[in-house]
Amino acid sequence: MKIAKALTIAGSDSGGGAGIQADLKTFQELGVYGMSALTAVTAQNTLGVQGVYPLEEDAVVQQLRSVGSDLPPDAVKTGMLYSAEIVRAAAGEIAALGWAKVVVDPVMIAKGGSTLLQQEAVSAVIESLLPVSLVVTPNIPEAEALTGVKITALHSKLEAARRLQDYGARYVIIKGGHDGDPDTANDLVYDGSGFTELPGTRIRTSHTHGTGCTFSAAIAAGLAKGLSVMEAAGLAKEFIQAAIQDSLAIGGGHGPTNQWAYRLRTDKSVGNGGISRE
Ligand SMILES: Nc1ncnc2c1ncn2[C@@H]1O[C@H](COP(=O)(O)OP(=O)(O)O)[C@@H](O)[C@H]1O
Ligand SMILES: Cc1ncc(COP(=O)(O)O)c(N)n1
Repeated sequence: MKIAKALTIAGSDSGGGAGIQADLKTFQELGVYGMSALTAVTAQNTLGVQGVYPLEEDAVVQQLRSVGSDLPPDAVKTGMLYSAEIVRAAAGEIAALGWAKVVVDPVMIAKGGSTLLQQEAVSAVIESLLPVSLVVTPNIPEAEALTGVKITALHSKLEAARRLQDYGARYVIIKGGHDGDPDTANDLVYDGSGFTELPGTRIRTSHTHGTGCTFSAAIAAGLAKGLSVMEAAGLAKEFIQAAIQDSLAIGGGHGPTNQWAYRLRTDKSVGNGGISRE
């Protein structure tokens, strides 16, 4: 049996809710062997980010080469990259290693407001990373920062998606988590010719730590298993909907999304792990 393998290039969240921890849990839950190349360590919990400690870009490059030379991934995702140097180094290795199924989650700011991508790295994402990506998954503030388009209505969302595609991403998914709609959380997919909506029901919860990481990791897991981009995006939407529905009220702040929830719903044999829904 072929074992699907996925790699996350991202930061560590000591609280376990976002970053590589969310990505690896998502890969595992979707039956994909998970690997990680760390870009930065964050001291973080549900209350916020207390410290950011980026790695030297050489350390990132070496991790990618170690994985690439022995365990070539079937799909890759990027998350927190922090600096222009790390963005360029990661993009350069992705190109050199010939990785094609690349999901870029252009993580910029943590939900509590801390910087996860330095301002001067935004142009490196546009110039180096988007050209080697298959899918880019910005939330609304990220799409605005990358394109300069202020997203106020559907037409501006479409314009931002077109610009992101012009930068080199084959597929653009603009996530609706921040769009202010009280009932829906719909995401918009642009494949270069048409727009498709990924519909979601908005769940009223403050426990949304790690939603973006989990969503993009689920897309990468789907791609690693051989799904098309549209199929992987549909799977990821179901996965994140369940993970937010059953999000975890732990810690004193924004609790984490629950990567276990999707499998609990689809596989009765795993039990409910003592989780009671609120
Ligand atoms: N309260 C919510 N209820 C349902 N889905 C949500 C909610 N918040 C975010 N989502 C979904 O979670 C995914 C991540 O979106 P978003 O929160 O916008 O990303 P990010 O974590 O990058 O800010 C998207 O599919 C979005 O529609
Ligand atoms: C290390 C790290 N990476 C990413 C995020 C963004 O989290 P979210 O998925 O909630 O936007 C985070 N808070 N920490």
